[in-house]
Amino acid sequence: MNLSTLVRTSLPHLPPLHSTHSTRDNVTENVAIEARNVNFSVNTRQGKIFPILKDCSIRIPSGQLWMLLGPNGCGKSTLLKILAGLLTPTSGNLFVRRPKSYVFQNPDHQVVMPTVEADVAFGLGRSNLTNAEVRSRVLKALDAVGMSEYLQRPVQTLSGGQKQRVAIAGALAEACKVLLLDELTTFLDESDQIGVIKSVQNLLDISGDVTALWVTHRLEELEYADGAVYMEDGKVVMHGDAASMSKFIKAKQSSYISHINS
Ligand SMILES: Nc1ncnc2c1ncn2[C@@H]1O[C@H](COP(=O)(O)OP(=O)(O)OP(=O)(O)O)[C@@H](O)[C@H]1O
Repeated sequence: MNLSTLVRTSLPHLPPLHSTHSTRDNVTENVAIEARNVNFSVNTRQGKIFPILKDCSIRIPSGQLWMLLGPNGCGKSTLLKILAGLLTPTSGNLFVRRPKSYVFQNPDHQVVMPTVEADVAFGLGRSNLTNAEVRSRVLKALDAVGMSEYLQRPVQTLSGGQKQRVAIAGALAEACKVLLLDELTTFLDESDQIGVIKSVQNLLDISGDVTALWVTHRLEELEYADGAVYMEDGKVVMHGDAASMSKFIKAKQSSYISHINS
C-alpha cells in the first residue's frame, strides 16, 4: 500500500473555530475541539529555540471519542495540555468547548478526598447547588462511569482504573463538555484499561454532547474510538475516522517490518 495515499493532514473543510457552523454546502458541523496551525517551542539552556509542535491542526466533532496517537515524544501530551489551557502555544488558533476538564495520567494525582462521594462532589463546593442537587449530580456522574455502588468507599481502597473513573465522574458532575484524557491507561492492568475506555464510551453514549480526546500509544485502544489523530515528530500526519486510521497504522507497521527484514 502506498502510504502517501492515506496521509491526510488537511482538515475536511475549513471554516469553524467555533462550535456550530453552517458551511457553504449548508452542512451543519458541531465542533467541540479545534486547533489550527498550532506551534509550540521551548527555549533550551543554550539559548536556542526548540520546536515541539509544528503547525498542528485538528478538528473533533461534538459527542465523539477520539484518540491522539503516535510514538513516544511526538508531542501528544503537549498538544493535549495546550487544548486544556495548561500551556500556551507559541502561535496558532484554538477552540475548545467549555467547561473542559483535563484528567491526569496517574490516578493518584487526581483523587483528593477521602471517599468517592466527597471526591466527585469536590468541584461543586463553590457552586450554589443545594445538598440534594449536589448528591443527585454525584450519583448521575458515578452512574455514567459504572461506579454508583462505590459511593461511600474510601478512595484508597479503589484500583487505579476505578480512581480514574471517579476522576472522570468529578469532571462530569461539573457538567464538563470536553474531557481531555492523558494516557489514562498507562498505570493500569488490562482489565482496568478496558473498564476505563468502556466507561468513557458509555458516558458519551448517555450524554450525547460530551466529547473526549484520549492520548494513547496503544493502538488496540483505537477500536473504541470514532476517530483519531496520528502524530510524528511534532506534526499531525493523519487525521480521520478510526477505520482509516487503523489501515494507515497497519500499513505503516508492515512497511517498517519489510524495511527491517530487507
Ligand atoms: N518543557 C520542555 N522542555 C524541553 N522539551 C520538552 C518540554 N516539554 C516537552 N518536551 C519534549 O517535547 C517532546 C514531546 O513531548 P510530549 O510529552 O508532548 O510527547 P508525547 O508524545 O506525549 O510522549 P509520550 O508518549 O512519551 O508521553 C519530547 O521530546 C519532550 O522531551
